[in-house]
Amino acid sequence: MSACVHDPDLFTNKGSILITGTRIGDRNVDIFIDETGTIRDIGEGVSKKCRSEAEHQISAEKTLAIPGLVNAHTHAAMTLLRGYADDMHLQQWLSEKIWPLEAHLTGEDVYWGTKLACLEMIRSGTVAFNDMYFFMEDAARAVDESGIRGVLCHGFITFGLAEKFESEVKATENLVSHIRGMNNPRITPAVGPHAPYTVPPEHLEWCGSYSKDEDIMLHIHLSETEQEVIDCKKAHGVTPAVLLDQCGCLSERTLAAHGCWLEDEDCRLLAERGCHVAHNPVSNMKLATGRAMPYPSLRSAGVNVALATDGCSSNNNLDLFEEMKVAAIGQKFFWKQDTLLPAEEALSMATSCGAKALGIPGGSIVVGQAADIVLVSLDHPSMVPLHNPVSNLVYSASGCQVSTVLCNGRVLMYEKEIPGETAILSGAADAAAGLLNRAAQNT
Ligand SMILES: C[C@H]1O[C@@H](n2cnc3c(O)ncnc32)[C@H](O)[C@@H]1O
Ligand SMILES: [Zn+2]
Repeated sequence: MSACVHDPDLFTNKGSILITGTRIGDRNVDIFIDETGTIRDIGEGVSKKCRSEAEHQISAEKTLAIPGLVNAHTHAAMTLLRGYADDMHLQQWLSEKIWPLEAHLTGEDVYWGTKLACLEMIRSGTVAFNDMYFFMEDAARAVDESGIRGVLCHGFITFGLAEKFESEVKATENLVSHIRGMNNPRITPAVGPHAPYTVPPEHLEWCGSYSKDEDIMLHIHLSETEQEVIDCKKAHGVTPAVLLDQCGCLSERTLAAHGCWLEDEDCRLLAERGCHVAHNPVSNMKLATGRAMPYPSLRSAGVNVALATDGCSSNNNLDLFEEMKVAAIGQKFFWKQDTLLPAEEALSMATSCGAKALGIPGGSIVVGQAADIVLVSLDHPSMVPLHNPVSNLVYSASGCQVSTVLCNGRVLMYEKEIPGETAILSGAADAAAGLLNRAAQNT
C-alpha cells in the first residue's frame, strides 16, 4: 500500500484506493474505492475494514471531499486564445477577431489547446466537460490522455450554404464514429449546431433528427443576446427556443448554453421538453449580454440548470469555483432577490445538475457511484473558520485550494502534482504562438 508521488502506480492507478481522514460536509470519513473505480464504502470506520484490502492509500487530513465539478459548456481549445480579444461586443468579437483567427487552426493546435484546458480543469477540480469546437478527433485524443470525461461535438456552422452543410454533416458523422471507435467510456459524442443564427431551420432539422436517431446530446448556443431574439422573431416570427422546437431540436438530450434572453414561455417549453440549460455568468457579464439568465423562471418551470465557463476567450479561465460565486451573487444582484441561488444550489449546479445534463456518472459521493472526487485543502485562510463548508466553497474558495483529484477512481492530481504538466504548458504556448504567426502571414 502506498501514497507517494514517486509511486508511479498512484497515477496509473490500477487497483483499489483508500482515502483516509477527509470530511464530507461536517462528517469525518474514509472512502474506499474498488479497482473498477467505484465507491464501495464511506464512513468513519472504513479504514479499519478496508486497510488490508486497499492497494493504495491517500492520507487526506485537513481536506474536504466534494464531487468532481462538471463544466456544462465550453470550447476547450480556446485556451490558446486566452487574452487575445477582450472587452468587445459579442458579434464583433466573434466575426472580427475570433472566427478570422480560428480559420488558421490546425488539429495539432486543438490537441494542445485541449490538453491545456484539461490541465487547467483538473487543477481547479473539474472532472467532466461539454465541449463544442473544431478538429474534435484531436480534442478526443487530448481528453483520452487527460483522464477526465468529455462530451464532444463539432461546432456545426453553415450560414445556410449547401456545401457547408455537406461538410458539417460529414465532420459530425466522422466524429461520432471516431469516438465510438475509441471505446473509451469517459468520452461521448454529441451533435453541435452552433446557434439558430448560424444554422438555418432546414439544417437544424437534420441536427435534431441526428441527435434522436443516434441517441446523442444536442449542444447549442441559445438566446445569448437580445439581438439574436429580435432577429429570429423578424426572420421566423418566433423566439429562438420556439424555432428550435419547430425543428425537432428540443428534447431531454438537448443542452442549451446561455439562455440570457429566454422568455417565460420559452422556459416553460424547455421544461416541457426536458431540456437542460448551461449558465455561463462570467462570459455573459464580460460580453455584456445585458440580461442574466432568467434563473427564477427556469427554476420554477423545473428546468435542470447546470454551470459552465464558456471558452477561455470570454471568461478567461476554466475555474468553476469562480463561476459558482459569480452565479450565486450575480443572480441575486440582477433579479434583486437576496435569497435566490443559495450556496447549496450553486454547488449542485456545478456537480449533480451538470452530471445529469451530460448524462454521465458522478455528481455525488455515494456508495455505488463512480469515484469522481475532489479534495479541497482546508489548510488555507479562505477555508477558516469552517462554520459552513458549502458557504466557504462557493463564496470564499477558489480552484487553487484543490489539492487532489480523482476521476473514475483514477488519481489525476495528487497533492497538486500532475504528471506531464511542464510539457503541456510549453506545447500549448508553442501552439498559440504558431497560430498567431500563421494568421499574421495568412497561411
Ligand atoms: C464553436 C464556435 O463557437 C464560438 N463561440 C465561443 N464562444 C461563443 C459565444 O459566447 N457565443 C457564440 N459563439 C461562441 C467559438 O469561437 C467557435 O467558433
Ligand atoms: Zn460558447
